[in-house]
Amino acid sequence: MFPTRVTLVDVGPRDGLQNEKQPVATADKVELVGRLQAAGLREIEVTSYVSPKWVPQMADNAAVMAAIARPPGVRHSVLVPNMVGLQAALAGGVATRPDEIVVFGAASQAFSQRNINCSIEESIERFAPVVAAAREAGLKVRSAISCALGCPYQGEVTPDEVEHVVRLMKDIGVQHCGIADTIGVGTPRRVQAVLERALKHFPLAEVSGHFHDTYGQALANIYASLEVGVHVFDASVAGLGGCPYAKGATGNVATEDIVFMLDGMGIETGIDLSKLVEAGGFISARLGRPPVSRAGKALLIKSGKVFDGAGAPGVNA
Ligand SMILES: CC(C)(COP(=O)([O-])OP(=O)([O-])OC[C@H]1O[C@@H](n2cnc3c(N)ncnc32)[C@H](O)[C@@H]1OP(=O)([O-])[O-])[C@@H](O)C(=O)NCCC(=O)NCCSC(=O)C[C@@](C)(O)CC(=O)[O-]
Repeated sequence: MFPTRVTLVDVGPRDGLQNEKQPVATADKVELVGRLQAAGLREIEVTSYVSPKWVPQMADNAAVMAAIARPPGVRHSVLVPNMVGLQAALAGGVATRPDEIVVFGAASQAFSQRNINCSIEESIERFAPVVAAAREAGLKVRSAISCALGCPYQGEVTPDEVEHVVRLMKDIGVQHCGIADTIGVGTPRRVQAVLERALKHFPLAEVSGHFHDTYGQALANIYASLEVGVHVFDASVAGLGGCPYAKGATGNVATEDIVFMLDGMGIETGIDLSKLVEAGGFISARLGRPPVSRAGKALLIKSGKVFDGAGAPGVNA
């Protein structure tokens, strides 16, 4: 049952950077995607086609999609909340279109309202034509279900509430179910219980975990997910990120930390840890602070890149 191979989707360029207050140069986003590809990542969430008034950092979505290298075998995904977003994602033609879109809902009504300005039911109504049109255009459609382990506004979220949204996503033709612990409050047994609800509706290869590390539970939750066979995870290089509509939620689990753990367990990822660490060092230097990734920081220091506490100026800059 324990997987021998894991697929990691690096969401750093999107989830990792969306919350940055200072503008991140388009060229740096493009270089980050290139470095992740060079490190062996085969699935990268590049940007989002959301309102620039809501998330200004992603306003250069089309420019990033136009500039990234597209090596064979690498799949690029983007977040899309509605038809406006899908049309924008497809507007540039085959050279700039993503391979996959992610529709993002929530298991909590309160979070749905704050994040996408509508109820859960309204979000599903919005997603239905988006899913149909995206599939018609040949794109794979993933879903992300936020607050599946707890909500910053509502508090407790039950597995029944999560399963309700999983079923709604399945009914509108979504092909993949991402279970997101937006505020990092999930613990291993609860994570397993929620994943088992998703696995009632989606095949094993089409259920993934998206764990923020706010309470230090993310690696334990990934281990718990592996125990039930789940082997696809979102992660963010350097541990970047957080959701602008989930106050206090820190970054996703760092890709470097998962790869370090999986390498040690003999589980294949296809990712070159040293190149990944360099990618994390690159973006951290651009942001002017050390990586949040424990493994990333330790390996950079081990290789002679020392942080002075004031940030990470000069690391691979
Ligand atoms: C969903 C909307 C657009 C609804 O926003 P709204 O204001 O309710 O939308 P609207 O349909 O009333 O339109 C208002 C204006 O926005 C424009 N608009 C409408 N749609 C788009 C679009 N797609 N792209 C660009 N512009 C758009 C539209 O054209 C109009 O422009 P105006 O006439 O005022 O000039 C808004 O709430 C929004 O963009 N929210 C951002 C949500 C977001 O990006 N959150 C962070 C990502 S989710 C996340 O991080 C969680 C996740 C996935 O990682 C998993 C986890 O950890 O939980």
